Amino acid sequence: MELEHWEKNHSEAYSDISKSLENIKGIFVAYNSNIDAIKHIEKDDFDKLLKHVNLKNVKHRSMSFPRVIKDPDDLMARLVIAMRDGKAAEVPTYSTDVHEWLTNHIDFDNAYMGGQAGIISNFLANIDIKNVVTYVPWLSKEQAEYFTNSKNLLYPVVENSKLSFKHPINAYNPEYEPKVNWIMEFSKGLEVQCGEEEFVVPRDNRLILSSRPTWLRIDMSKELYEQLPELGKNVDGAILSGYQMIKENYEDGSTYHNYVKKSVDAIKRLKNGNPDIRIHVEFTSIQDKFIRERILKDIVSQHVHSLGLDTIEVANALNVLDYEELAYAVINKTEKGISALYEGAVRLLYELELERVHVHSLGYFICVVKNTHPVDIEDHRNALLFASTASAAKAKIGNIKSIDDIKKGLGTPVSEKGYNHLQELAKYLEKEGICLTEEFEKGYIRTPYHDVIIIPTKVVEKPVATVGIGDIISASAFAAVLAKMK
Ligand SMILES: Nc1ncnc2c1ncn2[C@@H]1O[C@H](COP(=O)(O)OP(=O)(O)O)[C@@H](O)[C@H]1O
Ligand SMILES: O=P(O)(O)OC[C@H]1O[C@](O)(CO)[C@@H](O)[C@@H]1O
Ligand SMILES: [Mg+2]
Repeated sequence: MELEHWEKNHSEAYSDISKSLENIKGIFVAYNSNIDAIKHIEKDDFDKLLKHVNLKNVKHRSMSFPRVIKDPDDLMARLVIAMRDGKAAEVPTYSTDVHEWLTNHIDFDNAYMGGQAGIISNFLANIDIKNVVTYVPWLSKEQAEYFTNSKNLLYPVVENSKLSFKHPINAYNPEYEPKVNWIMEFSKGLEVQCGEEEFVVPRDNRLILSSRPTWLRIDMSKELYEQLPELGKNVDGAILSGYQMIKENYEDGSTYHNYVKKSVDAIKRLKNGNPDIRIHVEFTSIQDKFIRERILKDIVSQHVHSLGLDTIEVANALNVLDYEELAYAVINKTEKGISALYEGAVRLLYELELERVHVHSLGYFICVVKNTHPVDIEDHRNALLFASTASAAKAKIGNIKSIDDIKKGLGTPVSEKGYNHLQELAKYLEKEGICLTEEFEKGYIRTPYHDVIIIPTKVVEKPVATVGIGDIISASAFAAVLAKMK
């Protein structure tokens, strides 16, 4: 199918899905909402920060690739790596001094709603999904102010053992402090000098400094936990993320085990209230391999239906699931990369006993679906096309305030690069006897075990911001699938 056919498919899918979203009764979104302090790093900002660290240490740390940022030397080491490699990264910090060090030397440009759950909650509420029930364990006053002022955005509260819903601005705990992440964004073409090393930033990118204050828990009150079956009755689906916050050991002697078990029990209770509920987990970069493995094997596997992740996250997931070779092939910049990505998505579908794996990459999406899924393959394809238009709108205008804002994404052309990339996958699938050319051209392929939806997507040349586009992609596609289940 030529590129212009894909433009037509995007437009038809937008009309179809935007009319179907009203079928959705409600969506539950939890856990990680935070505040993103965004700083666009220009040359003078970088040079200024470099003056306040020990260059030799930064060099040394960048060799050891710190997985936790303990001090400014670690931060600058990870910033240089992210700038040089062009790979998005999110690194946790458990100490507040890095935050203080940053605020002493640079001001952030703006602060926005952050966290997969926070971004997704506002997005779904803004496109008029009914009953967007958002839950964040640390709802401070500052955090509540970042939720969109919309009547369909609800926070679950329990009074006299009864579940009711209020807007977050009427439900926060005044004693709670905000969780603030630094997002250090930098543009393609920025010239960087770090000691004798010089390079040019290869692509628009960012380093996320994820703050992990000691009070952070992926948890909920006993009262809310008891009301989850009731909450489940009010929604068709749940979008869960933030498990990356779980630590192996806590200061009070508790361990990851407590929080993994509570996370699984919470999913089970939602299902008790609504056996037809669909659970989606939005993945993210999780530096701690032990926790990454526990999340996949103990929470996602067997309890979750749908998983959303980007290419690097597919590789990271395969890595801890003992598919190291395939993980390496996924991130290897050869033409085998995209066929490895497809094979990797299939491994995740079976290994984690999911019914849907949606991978987003720049220029194309690959989605593998169990062929027992109640939604038919054409609707799965339209869901992805709708998400592609939504991601273009997000990249183009930043904050999506209405369903009409998504329509603005239709003006962005489908990526020719992404389309050509898919031709490599087509050759592989035909060679493997998995599909014929005409099937691939339509963008959906049935196999005896699972269906595959592959579409070229819209890419905005100069995005206003890159943070959260993946969250919008996964949420809009998952919501579209929920709408088609009715
Ligand atoms: N300029 C752009 N135009 C359209 N889509 C983009 C653009 N830049 C990034 N994207 C999409 O956003 C995705 C980023 O998702 P991800 O890495 O999960 O980041 P996040 O979780 O912060 O949103 C990419 O995989 C790509 O599909
Ligand atoms: O892991 P954390 O600290 O919740 O942070 C998640 C980060 O990822 C994003 O949600 C983007 O996906 C940012 O908005 C946020 O800062
Ligand atoms: Mg993401």
